[in-house]
Order: sequence, then C-alpha cells, then structure tokens
Amino acid sequence: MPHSIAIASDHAAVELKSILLGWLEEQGHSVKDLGPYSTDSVDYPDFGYKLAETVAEGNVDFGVALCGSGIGISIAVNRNPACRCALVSDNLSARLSREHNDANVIAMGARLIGVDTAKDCLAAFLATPFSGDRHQRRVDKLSQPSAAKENA
Ligand SMILES: O=C(CO)[C@H](O)[C@H](O)[C@H](O)COP(=O)(O)O
Repeated sequence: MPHSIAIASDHAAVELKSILLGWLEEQGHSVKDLGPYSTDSVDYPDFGYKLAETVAEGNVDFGVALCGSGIGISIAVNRNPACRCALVSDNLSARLSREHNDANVIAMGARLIGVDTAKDCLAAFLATPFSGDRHQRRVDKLSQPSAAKENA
C-alpha cells in the first residue's frame, strides 16, 4: 500500500537518505525530502524538529529520520509529543515498533547499518499495522504522562 512519507537526515546520512528516497519512490510511495541536500555539516535537531512538525501536522503518514547513529535525530523527533519515533537496526524491532508502539517515525543510523538492512527495516515498518487492543491503552498513556503515574 503506497504511503506518504517525509524523510530527513543530517550530513552523516545524506547518502542513505537519497538511496532510501529513490527506493521508496520506486515502490509507489510519495516522499517529501526535508533535507539536507548536501553533505555540509548541519545539526540534527534542526532537521529532526522539521520532520516532527511535518508528521505532527498530519501531512504525511510516516517519517523517516536518519543521522550517523540515529540517536540524535530520534531524540529530537521524540521531543514532539505527536511523534513516536523508534530507533531500529533490525527487522523485528521495526515490526514491533509498529505492532506495539504505533510508531509514526522510524530512525536509523547511517554509520551503523548497511543499506540492505535499512531497506529491510523500512519495508517491515511500512508493511506492519498497529495491533491496537492492550497496546492502544499504553500508547494513549504516552500522550498523558500524568495519567500513567496513578497506576505505577
Ligand atoms: O547524533 C548523532 C550521534 O548521536 C549522529 O550520529 C550525528 O550524525 C553525529 O553526531 C554527527 O557527527 P559529526 O562528527 O559532526 O559528523
């Protein structure tokens, strides 16, 4: 099923971003490239916040966040309460991030995983629906930290 996707990175992941963008478009997805557009050094929060705002505005179904390790940009995206960004490096984590966490952004580290693994993770992420049920209650609590404290 084709999705609308926004993708962003920092300088460390520009090449992976370009590869994944072309690969996603080949499969019929519509992809918005939020930059950067060169390998000049940039700061991952700038692009992470831009991606998070695009996802939060509801203009896309999913976001893809890339930096050298995936750590910095995933932290940035997760500062937006509308985003559930999962940093993954294997197929099962990518699948579980959708099934259990209803993740709407996937983050990966271009300096840590190869292109084939990144494609495998992204394919699993996009193909997996949220399971709902007990997981819905937990995901709801992610938007309501004060409600969660009452049961702990
Ligand atoms: O955020 C990161 C580390 O947690 C990313 O890997 C960045 O891409 C990295 O910090 C960039 O480092 P550089 O030395 O400025 O290329």
